[in-house]
Parts: sequence; structure tokens; C-alpha cells
Amino acid sequence: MISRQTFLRAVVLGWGGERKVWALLERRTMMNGVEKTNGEDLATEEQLITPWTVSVASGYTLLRDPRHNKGLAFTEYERDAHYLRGLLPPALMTQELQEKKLMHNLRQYEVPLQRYMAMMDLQERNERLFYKLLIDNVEELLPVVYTPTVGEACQKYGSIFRRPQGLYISLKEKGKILEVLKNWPERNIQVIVVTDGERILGLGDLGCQGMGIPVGKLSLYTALGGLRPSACLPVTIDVGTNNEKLLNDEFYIGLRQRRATGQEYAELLEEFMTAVKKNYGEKVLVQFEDFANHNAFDLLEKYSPTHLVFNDDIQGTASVVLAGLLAALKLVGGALADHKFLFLGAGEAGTGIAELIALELSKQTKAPLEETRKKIWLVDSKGLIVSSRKESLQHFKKPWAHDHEPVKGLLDAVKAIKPTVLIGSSGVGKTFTKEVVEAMASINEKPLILALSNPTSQSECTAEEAYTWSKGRAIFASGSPFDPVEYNSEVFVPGQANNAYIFPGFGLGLIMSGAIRVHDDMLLAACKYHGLLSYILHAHLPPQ
Ligand SMILES: O=C([O-])CC(=O)C(=O)O
Ligand SMILES: [Mg+2]
Repeated sequence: MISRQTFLRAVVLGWGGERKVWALLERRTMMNGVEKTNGEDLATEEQLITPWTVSVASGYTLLRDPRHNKGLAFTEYERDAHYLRGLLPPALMTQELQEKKLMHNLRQYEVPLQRYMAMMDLQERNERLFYKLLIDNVEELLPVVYTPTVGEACQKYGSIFRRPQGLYISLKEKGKILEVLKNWPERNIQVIVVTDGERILGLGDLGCQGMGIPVGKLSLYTALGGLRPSACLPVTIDVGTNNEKLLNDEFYIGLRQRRATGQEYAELLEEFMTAVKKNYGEKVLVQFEDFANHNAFDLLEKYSPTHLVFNDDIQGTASVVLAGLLAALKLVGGALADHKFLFLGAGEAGTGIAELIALELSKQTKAPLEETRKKIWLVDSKGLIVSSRKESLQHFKKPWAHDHEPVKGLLDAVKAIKPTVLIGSSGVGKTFTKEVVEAMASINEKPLILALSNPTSQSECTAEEAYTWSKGRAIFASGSPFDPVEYNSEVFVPGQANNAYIFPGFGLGLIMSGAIRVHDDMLLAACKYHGLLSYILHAHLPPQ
């Protein structure tokens, strides 16, 4: 029996003490043989005490504490022990029954954004139940809390905003970022996902409203990677926005100014990165997400030597796509070196994937990187990237400027290069036209077509278009999910090539191994394992 004295001590100690009491009560519950529906994570016992927290999550406060609230799943014993008598209706509902009820409710909503809001409400009300739903129904709920619905949520974030999630660090906080980090109630942070909102999916600059992305990504770190929610910190850096619509939107939640750039931007990021390492140590993983190209490459290069950083859009997407290609070789035949790759889009995803393919080719064939890069061609908004354009290219495009006549559009590039693999990563939708897909199908028996841009509205083509236009011969995967397609009485199941299939596991690996830097070999190892896994999974799907 826990003594009243221990309990009172916990009251005085605050949050950390309360957790110990909670754990003791839970243990007692188990000893009494009362079924433990969703017990306390004992690992949280070591949580450092936040001295200013004087409230103890019991009674009414407990019901409003999402981390510990169980709603109607509180047992009779817990209702007595935590002063909940009368605060709940008499019925007891197991977590399984709560899950059944919520899934039923969610399925009633026809508008995806309503489902998103219902899930966010649940996360703020009963965190364990939120994750139970997400883990048990991952295929159904991933498109709700993540891509594509999270994109719409970010666009409307100001209007649907209820309670703040994550940490907002704006130019106003310059010089005080360490203090801001200390305002966050958790001390033991293992992963930070940070955005500056400038390139949210393929939707462009959504400023401060990009917060939906770190929140969504981190919910997958827990649901798919198994990290404790308390170890995850979503951060949005607000340096303004160049989105006129948002600047004029009365419900916009961010700084109402145009984006800071140059030194002002660099100084804020530097202060943030320094504060993060100082506050959480060098083993905290910082995942950069949805920065615009012009900052993404520079930030990765600048902080890779000093911090445990990972750019999901460059490195995560690259690993998933290479894994997918390795798996697809079993379907299309040949070795990686037998293929020729054409990209539409030469930004983070495009050049990131291209570089990882070139690296893998170089390892496989022992040819130098400069040679293996020549199998890979990129098209940007100005046409095929060729040597004659080299001078005017941004630095991350330069390695892809090969010798060739200038070529303007994608269709002409397909005809000129004759790729076996076509990859879309430009963030612009509907660019894989009927003519482009037909051209791919006329060159290849089984053209590999990856429409990676997100969300669904920005996809280069739909799964149905890829299968129909190629007369059922394309091997297709996309960044955002598509339903299976029936064509000529055959069912085609499209693949999904989204970095969500790698970053939670990759991040978990980094944390578990205690890594302090990310190396390319780790990415290659991740995609080989992932490629094998997806091949095994694929073997259980109906044939393409
Ligand atoms: O969030 C996603 O679905 C994938 C991704 O990183 C992006 O499109 O920027
Ligand atoms: Mg991203």
C-alpha cells in the first residue's frame, strides 16, 4: 500500500514525484490481480523533476492530462486511488472498446480534414488511445495524420488551431532560444523534427503553419519506430512567410512579415542548433523537414560534421526510393547498373535520390562516382540539365550536368535519354502526361514510374493513369497513397515510396546505437534491409 506520506511527497516534488506514485499505484494494481489495461511506462520514472510544476495529475486534472488520461478505461481501483469518483460516468470501457468506438466515429466523417481534427483532439485528450488507434490501424490512419491530409491541415492550420502542439521559435525569440527549450515540459528529448515551413510537401511556403509536418512525422516515430512520445519534440522555426495569402489571412498564426534571409536567418538557425546540443546533448537527433532547397542543402552540409542531423527530404526519400528500386529489380530484371534514370525535379528529393543511386552503383561496380552519375539524368524547370548550363546551375545540380544537346521539355527528354526508370520529384502535379507515360511504355517492357511529389494533388500522375496509359505494364509507386486499380479485369496494387517507410526505423537505429553522426553507409544499409523487406512483403501482394 502506498502511504499518504509518499503521496504527499510526490505532491511537493511535483511532476516527477507524481509519476513515481503513479507507477507504484500501477504496480499495486498488478499485485492485486486487477487487470492492467494500459499501464504506466516505467521508463518515465526517471523523468527529471521540473521544479515549477506543482500540479499533480490526479482527479479532474488527471482527466485533462493527455499523457495519463484513460477516460472510461480507468478501473474501479484507479477511480478510487486517483480521486476520480463521480468525475466519470459509471461505465467501464476497455481500451479495445474505446478503439472500436473511435474507429466507428472516424469512419463516419466524409471529409478527411474532419478525421484529422478528430485524431488531433484524441491526441490532446488521451495519448495512449491515439497511439493504439494509429498502431492498430496504420494503413487506414496514416493518410489521416500524415500525407496527404496533413498537407491540407497545414494550409488551414490557423482556422483549425485549438491547442498549440510543439515548440514555436520565431525571430522574436532570438537570443532566448535556450530559455525557450527549457519551457518545454520534457527534458529527455531524443528526436527533434524541425521545419521552417518554406516548402511544405509540394504545397510551398506555409510559414508557421508548417507545424503540422513535425507533429505528424513525430507521431510516426512513436507509432512505427516505438519512441516514447515524451522523447519527441516538434519544432517550427518562424522567420516569416512569403505567402501573401497567409500574410493577409486574419487567422494566420505566424509572424506577419516576409521571410528573413541571409545572415539573420543563419544566426537564428545557429542559435537553435547550439541550444539544442547544449540542452539535450550530442545524441539528440535533429531531423530537418520541408526546408526550401536553398537552405536544406546548406544546413545539412553545415551541421553534419557537428550534430546528429538527417534531412528527411534529401536522405530519407533517397533511401526509400533506392530500397524500392532494389526491390523492383526482382520484377523488371537486370542489375541496377543496367538501368538508366531520368528525374523530373532537381531539388532535395531528386538530387538526393540521384546521389544515393550513384553511390550504390559505384559500390557495386567499383566505378568512380563521376562515372556512375552519368547513368542519371535530371530535368528541371528549364529542361534537361546539360553541361552547357553548368555555369548558371545551383551548386547541388552541377554534378548532374552531362554532355548532351539542350532539351526543353520532359517528353523530349524521355525520347532523347530513353530511361528505364522515370522519377518525379518536382512538387508539381500532373506532369507525367499520357504522352510521357506512353513514351516510357514504348521504350520499356516494364517501365518503372515513380510519382513522388506530395500530397496527392501534386502527384505527377495517378496510379490509374500510370496503369491505363502503359496498358498495365508500368511498375508504379507514389509518394502519397493510391488505392488499388482494376485494369483489364486485373487488380494492380501501387507501391508507396514515402520517406515514412524509413525515417522512423532509421531514427530509432541512430538513437539505439548511440550514434552522434549520420554517414551515407548507414543510409545504404537501411535501404538494403528495407529493400529486402519490401521484396518479401511484395511477394505476398497480388502480382503487378
Ligand atoms: O511528408 C511526406 O509525405 C514526404 C515528405 O517528406 C515530403 O513530401 O516532403
Ligand atoms: Mg518532407
